[in-house]
Amino acid sequence: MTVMIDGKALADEIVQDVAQEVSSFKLKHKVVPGLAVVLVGEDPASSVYVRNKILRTEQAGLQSFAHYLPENTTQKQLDDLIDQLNEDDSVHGILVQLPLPKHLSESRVIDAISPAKDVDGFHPENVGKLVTGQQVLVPCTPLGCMIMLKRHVDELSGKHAVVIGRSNIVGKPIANLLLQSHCTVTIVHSRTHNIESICRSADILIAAVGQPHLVKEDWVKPGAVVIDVGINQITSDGKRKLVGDVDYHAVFSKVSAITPVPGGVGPMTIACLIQNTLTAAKHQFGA
Ligand SMILES: Nc1nc(=O)c2c([nH]1)NC[C@@H]1CN(c3ccc(C(=O)N[C@@H](CCC(=O)O)C(=O)O)cc3)C=[N+]21
Repeated sequence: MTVMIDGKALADEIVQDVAQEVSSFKLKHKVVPGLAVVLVGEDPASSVYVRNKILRTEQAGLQSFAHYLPENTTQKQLDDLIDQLNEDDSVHGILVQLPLPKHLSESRVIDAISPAKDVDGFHPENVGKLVTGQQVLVPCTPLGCMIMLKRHVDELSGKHAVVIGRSNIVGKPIANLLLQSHCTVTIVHSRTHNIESICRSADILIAAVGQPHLVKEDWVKPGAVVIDVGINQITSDGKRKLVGDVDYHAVFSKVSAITPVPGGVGPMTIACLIQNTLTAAKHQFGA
């Protein structure tokens, strides 16, 4: 029987656990851990994400600071806000929603965030720590994927994990985390030859490319565990809906476990952001 990996339920558990820890953190330090989220412009997909995030922040008992900036914000204004948040003792985590409008530099913003407050784990210092196995703040989506995998795979060691996609925010960090868990890791991407047959050899398949239903039934090995990171808006029968990078229904009966979209990686990403905010706050208090 195939297991549907319920990211929503697992995210609920994580947020509850964080909420308990936040209560004791407050008693111990007389401080509420705070998360600042910066949104530039009005991307409709981002607003859904931010709405979910604020709900979860409240559930966990964290303080939330939302900064909504107009599309025409200048680099200088954004830099100044980051400086201010870096200095602010009530802010323990900073997340700048990506992608930014084209006239703003993402790398400059990522570099400007204090590594100690970088709850996305995107700062080069944190990336370096991740690669060398000294990580504290791990990118949220990869962290969520690993938590789900560890629940559903008895022994990661020695398994062949194939990651489809090589982005800095998902593909590369997941590959590093899988390697730390002693998987044999292959990253495939748009220039890869024989992508299907490589995917077919995967015990663990992670799809993170943003192409609706790219992964078909004949791309997966029977009994594989599939993690679908894709969140793609499509129109089907005149209705807008969210689908993953995996053709869920075609693949379902062939695999041993699979994450749905929605309700899989998405909610776990937010739960991990909440967890990272607590982790960042603890570290700032020397724990
Ligand atoms: N600095 C930064 N960090 C991020 O982590 C980041 C970002 N920028 N930019 C955008 C992406 C995307 N992302 C999502 C998180 C949760 C859902 C989520 O909760 N999805 C629900 C569905 C929500 C719906 O109904 O549309 C689900 O999959 O069940 C979606 C997308 C975080 N991102």
